[in-house]
Amino acid sequence: MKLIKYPSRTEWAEILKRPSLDTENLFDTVRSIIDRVKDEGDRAVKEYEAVFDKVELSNIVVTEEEWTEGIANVGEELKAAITLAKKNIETFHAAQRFTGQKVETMPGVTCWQKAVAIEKVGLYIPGGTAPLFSTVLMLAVPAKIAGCQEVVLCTPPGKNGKVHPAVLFAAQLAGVDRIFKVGGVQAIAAMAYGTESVPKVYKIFGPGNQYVTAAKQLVSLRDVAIDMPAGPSEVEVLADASANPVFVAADLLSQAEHGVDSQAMLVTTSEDLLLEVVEEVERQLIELPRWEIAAKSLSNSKLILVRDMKEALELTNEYAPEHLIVETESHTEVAERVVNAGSVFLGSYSPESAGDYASGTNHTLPTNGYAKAYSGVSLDSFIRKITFQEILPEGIAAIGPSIEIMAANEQLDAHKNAVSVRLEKIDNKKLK
Ligand SMILES: NC(=O)c1ccc[n+]([C@@H]2O[C@H](COP(=O)([O-])OP(=O)(O)OC[C@H]3O[C@@H](n4cnc5c(N)ncnc54)[C@H](O)[C@@H]3O)[C@@H](O)[C@H]2O)c1
Ligand SMILES: N[C@H](CO)Cc1c[nH]c[nH+]1
Ligand SMILES: [Zn+2]
Repeated sequence: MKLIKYPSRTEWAEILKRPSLDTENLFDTVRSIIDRVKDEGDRAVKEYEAVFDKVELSNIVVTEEEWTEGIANVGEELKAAITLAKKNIETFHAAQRFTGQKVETMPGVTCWQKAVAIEKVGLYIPGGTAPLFSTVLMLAVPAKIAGCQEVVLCTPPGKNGKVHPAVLFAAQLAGVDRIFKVGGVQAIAAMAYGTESVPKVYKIFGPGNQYVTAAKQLVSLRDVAIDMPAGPSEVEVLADASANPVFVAADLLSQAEHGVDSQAMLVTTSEDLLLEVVEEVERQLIELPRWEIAAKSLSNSKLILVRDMKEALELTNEYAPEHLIVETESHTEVAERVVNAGSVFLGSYSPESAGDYASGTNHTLPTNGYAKAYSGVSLDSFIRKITFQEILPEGIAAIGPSIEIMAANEQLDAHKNAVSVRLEKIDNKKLK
């Protein structure tokens, strides 16, 4: 981890850079995979599964038997944990239901919005280095609450050609309709364009590595909607001298272990804390089964000492982390001043892992600074709001003359006419 003391503002851009693959080549590679899947369907999908996931598949559909057999391998303890998490995620997302109000903008002019679920959605569940069955809940639970009619899921199979049993269990619990053994770019392309097996969907959701994220961005340019760019995980801990270095180190490592391109940052006003965290990270790292991945990702990570909390917050808002843990004396006050972050965790007993699994919030969040403009997945991500209006004769009489003047000035006479013919009818009735 790089230790940086009192950086000047001119250094910020360099310090806050995310680790990334060579973008030029990344997009070229991804584009060529998408094109082949679009043209050749299942055949190309199977070929890419052999290349990237090292598995020869005769059928990419998870059958009823595979589903049942897989679920039977999930232990009761894990089932109970997943069930508890699902309940909290459901409670939090159900509370986000939209209740549109009818608004009378003028007498006789009523406008309102109605939430309507996206009919066909595709969920991507990462599985390159860890089977993220928690992500199934994060995506399928709000999809079902929203009322999506067709919920399909793609995830990379293991080397045995099977989907992880806990992914199958979570999918069944949350109400997923169909599962396909497809990962990476080929999964995104299959859901964007459809293949013989995988249906084309209207919107694709889910996190993934840089290949998956680039694929989502490319297909969304023209052909399908996506939730947001949810790439390699990030966490920033914003801490002062009151923070517990053991907790801080554990939180940094919890995201560092996701992948070699994850990033963990500490921004602190306390040099003592910073030094204690360095020692603690080293101590905890060697105990981790995924220490090699975490160690690589820590080489992208920074511990930054700043002059005061004002500067800490400015740096944080510029970084716009996916996750922000605030471990300071007055965390409520500090949190009030956070404007750019995906999900914020307050106080010593709110580890980021809680949001990853079971507190109820969604863990599919914008990375790479996109938190400046995007929200994480929520119930809203699965609906559209259609506007309605009903205008009575007295309403068109009230707004019609203004519409006529505006349309005439935009030189759009047909628009004006659509109002004029109605106003004339109303006038004629009055004359009679
Ligand atoms: N932002 C979020 O909300 C969020 C949530 C959970 C996980 N994540 C991130 O998701 C990622 C999961 O990554 P992962 O790799 O474990 O799983 P993944 O499922 O995203 O990617 C695995 C797939 O990548 C493809 N791939 C690998 N190397 C490739 C190459 N050279 N060319 C083309 N395709 C290639 C393969 O098809 C493989 O199936 C991690 O970076 C993690 O941090 C983010
Ligand atoms: N931290 C990830 C989001 O960046 C989500 C996750 C799933 N499992 C564990 N963590
Ligand atoms: Zn995580």
